Amino acid sequence: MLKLIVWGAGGHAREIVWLCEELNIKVVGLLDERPHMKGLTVEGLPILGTLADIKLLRDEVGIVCAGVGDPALKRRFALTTASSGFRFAPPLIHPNVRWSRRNVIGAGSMIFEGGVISEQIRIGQHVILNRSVSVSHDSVIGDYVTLGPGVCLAGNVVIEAGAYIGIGASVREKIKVGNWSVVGGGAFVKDDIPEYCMAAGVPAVVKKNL
Ligand SMILES: CC(=O)SCCNC(=O)CCNC(=O)[C@H](O)C(C)(C)COP(=O)(O)OP(=O)(O)OC[C@H]1O[C@@H](n2cnc3c(N)ncnc32)[C@H](O)[C@@H]1OP(=O)(O)O
Repeated sequence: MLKLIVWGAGGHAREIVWLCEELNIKVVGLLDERPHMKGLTVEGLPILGTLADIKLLRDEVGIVCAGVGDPALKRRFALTTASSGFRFAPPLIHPNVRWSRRNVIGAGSMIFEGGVISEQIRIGQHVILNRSVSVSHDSVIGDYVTLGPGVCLAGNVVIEAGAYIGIGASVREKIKVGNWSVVGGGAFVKDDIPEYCMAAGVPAVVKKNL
């Protein structure tokens, strides 16, 4: 049976534990860099510390680096995990997700319940598609992206690496959201969003640079 360890010990990590239960995958513990968290339990699972504390499990487990929603933190966990010689978890797709066999998804990514991911979609590594996300044909989602619950992407949308799309936002067809940008919850994105900025509103406008 596949065994996983999840980076993170907060609400999102607990939702991943639930996702794994639904997939019949065993989670054996959580990782948290904060020294005072080591030894505590969450949902009955031990907080094991960091990768240095689980060296003996290196060949037995896959590591989930997307146990937090923040794309930059996911990237840091992924780089540390790879350089420590651990394997990434395989993609985790909830049984109640509609998914075309012509889609592609990278290691460590996850799709929660209710997602509809239609045709010829390309999803990178360590991506989070939260509950009830809708992704339309030919869209491309880069590494470390997080889509909040209920996000809707029309056809041919490109979400570049590290972008965060807030809860309930929608993105019009053929639009690009640039690397490491943030779109606020509830936005309607009708024009391209440059990289490294925060945009929000209906229609979404750039509010600040990041
Ligand atoms: C299961 C789960 O819990 S998953 C998590 C789901 N949560 C989310 O998706 C959260 C989404 N986050 C947001 O929408 C946040 O407001 C962010 C990240 C976009 C912005 O946060 P901050 O950087 O703190 O923005 P800040 O408060 O400085 O606001 C800057 C401006 O943008 C506006 N603004 C911020 N968010 C929004 C929004 N969602 N819609 C419209 N305007 C917004 C503010 O009113 C402010 O406007 P002003 O300059 O005219 O006064």
